Amino acid sequence: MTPVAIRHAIDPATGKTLDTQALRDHFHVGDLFQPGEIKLVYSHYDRMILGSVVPDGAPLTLDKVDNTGTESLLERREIGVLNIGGAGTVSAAGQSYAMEAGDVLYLGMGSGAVEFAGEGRFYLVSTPAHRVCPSRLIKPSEAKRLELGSKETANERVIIQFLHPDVQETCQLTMGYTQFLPGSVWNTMPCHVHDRRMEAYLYFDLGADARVFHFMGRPEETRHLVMANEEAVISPPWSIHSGAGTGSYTFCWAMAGDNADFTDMDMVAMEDLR
Ligand SMILES: O=C[C@H](O)[C@@H](O)CC(=O)C(=O)O
Ligand SMILES: [Zn+2]
Repeated sequence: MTPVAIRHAIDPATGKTLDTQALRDHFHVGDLFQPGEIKLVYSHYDRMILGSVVPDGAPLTLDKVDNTGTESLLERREIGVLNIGGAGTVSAAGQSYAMEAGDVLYLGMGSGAVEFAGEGRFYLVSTPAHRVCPSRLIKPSEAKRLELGSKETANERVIIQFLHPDVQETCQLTMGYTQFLPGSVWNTMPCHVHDRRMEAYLYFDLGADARVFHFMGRPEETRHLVMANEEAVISPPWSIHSGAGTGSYTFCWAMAGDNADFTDMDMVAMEDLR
């Protein structure tokens, strides 16, 4: 049985009282991508589980976990898997999927045990599901691309949508990643909130000495978390989620909640940010 670290849901009034360490304890997820280990974190925001699997020479199997009270993690859940490492294989329900870096795999409810093998570094996001949607390996060329920002505002980027209603049907999970054009370092600015959905970000492809200053909090009460490579952050539904890197990076976003409408965002006016 794979252990899962719990993160409770924090309300905005409590959120603004937290100091740096307490903010990190609640929202920052470090220590992922340990060789030979499955690492999982269970957030009580929409019961999203996120984590990593790094097979490192021997296959690793994700099946029964603490905290879900089911025989298998995917008994009443769906999962998205992003490979940020070398070539690897993910197998479930009698199917084997060869995953290269940048590929996203969707496994529907009831997929059973999932085996991870090869040189992959796998990032996982799982949310409760209520029906079976077909499992599918999605290549970047099959994903939907949304170009945003400009060079002048240092936020020129491509949002690559994999688990999105136009690409792959899911129960509630949406997932993809955002890549930058050279010189652009700002993600999700101008920023937004969406009380209907929580979100998690995984920052990756950062240099060892590079950091992303990730901004969170109510728009009128912002805080920041300093993120290193391959660290994740849980974004409450009431929080902005935006970041600026000291160097280049990519980040994976995933959401769960009342709808899967990517455009359902409440944009925050610059003059309202504090
Ligand atoms: O609700 C959508 C999410 O916050 C992200 O997809 C935003 C993002 O990737 C970006 O603007 O760079
Ligand atoms: Zn968002």
